[in-house]
Amino acid sequence: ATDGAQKFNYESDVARLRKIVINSLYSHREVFLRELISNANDALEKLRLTSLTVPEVLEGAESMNVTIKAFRDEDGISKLVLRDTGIGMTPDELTANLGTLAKSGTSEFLARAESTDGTGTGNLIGAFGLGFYSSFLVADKVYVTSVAAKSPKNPDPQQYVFASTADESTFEVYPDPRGNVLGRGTEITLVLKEDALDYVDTLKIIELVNKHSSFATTFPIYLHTTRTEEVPVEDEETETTETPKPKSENDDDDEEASVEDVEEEEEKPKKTKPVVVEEWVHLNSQPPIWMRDPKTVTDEEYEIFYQSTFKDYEKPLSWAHFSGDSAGTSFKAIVYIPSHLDDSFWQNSQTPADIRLMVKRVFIMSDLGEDALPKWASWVKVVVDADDLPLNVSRETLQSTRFLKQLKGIIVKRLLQMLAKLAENAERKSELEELEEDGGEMTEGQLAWWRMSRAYNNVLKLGAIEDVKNRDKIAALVRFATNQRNETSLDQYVENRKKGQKQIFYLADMGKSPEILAKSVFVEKLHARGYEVLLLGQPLDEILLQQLRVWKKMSFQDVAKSGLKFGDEEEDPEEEKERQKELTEQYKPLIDWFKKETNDFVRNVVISNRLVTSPCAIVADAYGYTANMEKMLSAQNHGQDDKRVMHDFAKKMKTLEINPRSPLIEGLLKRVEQLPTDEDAERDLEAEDELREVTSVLIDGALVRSGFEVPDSHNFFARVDRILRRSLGVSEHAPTDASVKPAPPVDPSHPADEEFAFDPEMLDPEMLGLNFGEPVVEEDEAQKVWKVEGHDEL
Ligand SMILES: Nc1ncnc2c1ncn2[C@@H]1O[C@H](COP(=O)(O)OP(=O)(O)OP(=O)(O)O)[C@@H](O)[C@H]1O
Repeated sequence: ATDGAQKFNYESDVARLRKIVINSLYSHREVFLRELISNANDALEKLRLTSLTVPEVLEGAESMNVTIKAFRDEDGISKLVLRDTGIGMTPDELTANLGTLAKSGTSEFLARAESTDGTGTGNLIGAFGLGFYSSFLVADKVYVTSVAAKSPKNPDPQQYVFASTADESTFEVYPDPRGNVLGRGTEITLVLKEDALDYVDTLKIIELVNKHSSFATTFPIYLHTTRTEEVPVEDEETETTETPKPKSENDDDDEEASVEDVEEEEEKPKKTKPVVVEEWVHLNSQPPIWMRDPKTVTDEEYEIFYQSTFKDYEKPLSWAHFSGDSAGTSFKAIVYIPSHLDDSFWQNSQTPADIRLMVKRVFIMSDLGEDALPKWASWVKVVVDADDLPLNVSRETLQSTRFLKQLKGIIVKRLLQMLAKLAENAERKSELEELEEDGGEMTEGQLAWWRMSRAYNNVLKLGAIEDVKNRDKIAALVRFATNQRNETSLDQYVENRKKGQKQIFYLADMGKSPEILAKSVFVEKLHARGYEVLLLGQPLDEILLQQLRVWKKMSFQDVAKSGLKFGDEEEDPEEEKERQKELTEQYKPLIDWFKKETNDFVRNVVISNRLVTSPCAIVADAYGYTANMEKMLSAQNHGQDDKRVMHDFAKKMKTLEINPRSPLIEGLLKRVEQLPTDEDAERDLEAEDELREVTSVLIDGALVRSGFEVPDSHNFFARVDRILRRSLGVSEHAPTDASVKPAPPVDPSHPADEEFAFDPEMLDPEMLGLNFGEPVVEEDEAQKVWKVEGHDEL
């Protein structure tokens, strides 16, 4: 053991996390380098930022850079050493940062990642800071040597080592016996695994850095290289033993200019001998991607930059790279649309947007406060680099600067432009695609739009409701299913309207699929006549339409409400109108009968103009509640009596519509007409009861068909039961044999006494806040669920 070493257990969540990383990211193992470089870059950014207020932190080391060295040591062991001159860590920080997980919600997240066999690992890296643990993908043993930056609180920082192996649940922290050799910063030494030896190859490292990190980091990255050169023999001392230090970041790169005038001297053959020349090569000499001219950046570079900066395994859907001016400060920015929305989006009322703010390439902050962007747009990922901002002011002051206020507006505007462009591309076809048409395949533009719409359609509805200023622009991007097509925009709907049509028809019923909605009684006639109806099954749909009120001068008409106009009624021949009048006359007895039977919950009974095959339906008045609204309201204010009265009143604002063409209705009319009208005439009470029963089943059926709830479903089924018996010729009153086997007597013994099939998967004691002590199950089974402090089952 090392002198003064302290042994620690990894926090159990860290142990779990390391296990998930090692098991599920094996095929992505090369990410370890990107993660370590990104941590080094973060540490340097922290140092630079701190130095604005605490200049002492810069003492200790001159340069601000990252160096990488790969080699085989004297014992033939392959090592990779990554060093940064960033903020460094105190021994306590080494323990806390690398031995515990500070982020909330981790347990829950881990449980999910474990249960999905790693299918949920897409966002693992980043989301829960397992960046550092990815080193165990390639290393058996890891040493982190660190010296914190000097500060008034810590005037004499000491160098400490954190050491851990991949397969133990403990780590050690001890003072470095070499003393403070780093000056400042952190050095990570990876002892590479047998099957990871390709990472000592400098070409491999160059490839990885170029691919993942070179254009994303702001500080220079140097790689230690060696090559063999033939040098004249007189130069006995040339063998280089000491590696020159990498240059500080301000030095110019002039390594290329070293080979000159070789030919002239080649007169007499000179004796030479091979000498190993060591050199630090600057890997990221290009400026970071956002500072470059967009024309010189490839799509792949934009994608990799996005993925590594925002820790997303999926490529972005789209991006915009531009320069602009906000409150007099010019800036450069890249705005990205991720390909998916985070699960947590709808759970949190506010999500701080991920906007990485830099000033002249110096990272300042990524959390611009809760209201940095409106909720609906808070999922965009942005990097912004401003030319000038006061850096030494507090975060709060910075958050309220005019620069940031205007920037928000600019980002939202860009986002809307990108979305509009995606929509436009989906409609436009390239010549080639034109030629290849009828293949039935989506064009590239359509595919991109489809993916965007799948991820963000509901978010856009929220946007149109929330963002009054941009309402029309956002609403134009929302897509709805209809009885005629899978999706349409409001503009496309308007283009498809029929002559005379002044209303946009819609049917809303929360939670129902478009396929089910398309079969609704309210849609049947419109569909048969060739009118398009928006089918709305999402919670925000109806709210959005109510906010919009009109679209291109057309009003929205709920087809489950009165007031529906096709717009061609004027053209109806006189006979048609005459016929309607006649029907009302002819059906008067039935209408009156229905009115009597429905007195307590509908306001009126009329001959329907909207039904085709269904016998009847319940239609809400213009100011009454539709079934959908009733559902939403009862979910919202159950038990609130003051709203009751209003509620009952609005609930009654309904009309029963009957379809004279339905044989059922015709038959019912005949039976009603047979009832004696004369007060004194003898009445057949039994026949009347039967008729009343059929009527009530019809009415309840109409309620269900129209999406409402039947007030007393037990009664409803009892009546259906009686009608069925009648039609089968079974006695209406014959009792059902209702005898059942009673349960055995009370059992005094305890369930645990018997063989009790305990399934640990069913219970998570951690979740229940319980402690069962030793579980009665096999050890390894139990560990799946029990939180075993400091125990790593690796
Ligand atoms: N090179 C370093 N210099 C200073 N601190 C470091 C360094 N590497 C890691 N750390 C500290 O250790 C913490 C944990 O690192 P880790 O990579 O596990 O997670 P993270 O950096 O917070 O998240 P992620 O890398 O996934 O974004 C960091 O937050 C940082 O405080």
